Amino acid sequence: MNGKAKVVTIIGAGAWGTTLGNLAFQNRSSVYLWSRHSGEDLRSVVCTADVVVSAVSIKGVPPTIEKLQKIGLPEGTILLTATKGLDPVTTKTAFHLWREAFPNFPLVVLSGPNLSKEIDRGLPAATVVSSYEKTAAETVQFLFASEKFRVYINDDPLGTELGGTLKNVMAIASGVCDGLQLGTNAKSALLTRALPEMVRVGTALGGRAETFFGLSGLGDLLATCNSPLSRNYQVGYQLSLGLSLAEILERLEGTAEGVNTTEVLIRIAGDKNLYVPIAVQVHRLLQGEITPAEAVTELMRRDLKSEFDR
Ligand SMILES: NC(=O)C1=CN([C@@H]2O[C@H](COP(=O)(O)OP(=O)(O)OC[C@H]3O[C@@H](n4cnc5c(N)ncnc54)[C@H](OP(=O)(O)O)[C@@H]3O)[C@@H](O)[C@H]2O)C=CC1
Ligand SMILES: O=C(CO)COP(=O)(O)O
Repeated sequence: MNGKAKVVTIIGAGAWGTTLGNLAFQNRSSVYLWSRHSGEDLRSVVCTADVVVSAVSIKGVPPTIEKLQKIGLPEGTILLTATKGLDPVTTKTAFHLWREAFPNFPLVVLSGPNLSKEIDRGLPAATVVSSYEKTAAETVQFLFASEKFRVYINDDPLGTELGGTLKNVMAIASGVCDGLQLGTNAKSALLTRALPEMVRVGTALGGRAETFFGLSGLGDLLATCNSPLSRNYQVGYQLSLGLSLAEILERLEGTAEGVNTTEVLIRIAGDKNLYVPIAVQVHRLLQGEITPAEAVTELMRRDLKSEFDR
């Protein structure tokens, strides 16, 4: 299948699924946006699709996979995952879960600095689609690309996905930094140190270092850590104002994947002996073990070291 795909089924009618559906629709694809609450038969909308997009949050990925395995997809259906999270049971990314479940299907990851509300307003943005199957990546590239949405491809799906996943932890830290009004120097230091922390974890999990310096790594880090539109940033910001995590999540519009990702990341870092000082403080903060101000102090009083160690 070359050029623009004709039939796209999006699973998950949350903020991101809806935005992706609009982008494909504007490119003249037939789009079915499926939600658990729609009452529509999933089989009927996936079996006719050229591309099936999973835009559910990470907790929705295992049940979605299970449903599709029971249905059985037509051979050659392209699977696209747009989730940015880590499975709390297996610690795996969505790409891993989809790959294991559908080893013979072309699988593509979409990830980048993509705050859905900005894209909905027609503001320009860029993203990355990544796959080991180049033709599938190109199909998805043409499916979503427009004058308003520039789509790059690469062949490091894990690195691409992990950039978008790990930056959510940093976005919580960044919200704290801004909420406490720590200033531009502190913010710059935080983001600059966040990137090697992401690279350390991302490469240990199979991503390529260079990918983290692209749109899906540094690009998404900058977008999410600087925007009040980011739900993860909002979590950090509101923690710094003294609200409890429970209060924040109750009022939050949509999913902040970084809360779960932090917890899973701390487990992975423990197992693999990875140095993740920012994530450790975000974790302690989310657990209610320390205050935002104490988290900053803990980061600042660590042993002095060489800039490019570990
Ligand atoms: N919003 C954004 O700007 C961006 C979000 N993302 C990522 O996309 C993913 C979805 O985010 P977003 O749409 O914003 O989140 P929302 O909170 O707006 O929506 C949650 C989505 O997850 C699905 N979901 C939740 N729990 C389950 C479950 N148990 N079983 C099946 N489906 C479930 C919902 O499905 P249903 O519709 O059936 O209720 C819905 O589509 C996240 O991983 C996020 O990090 C990536 C880039 C940008
Ligand atoms: O991933 C995103 C932007 O690229 C969306 O960020 P939030 O999930 O923090 O809103």
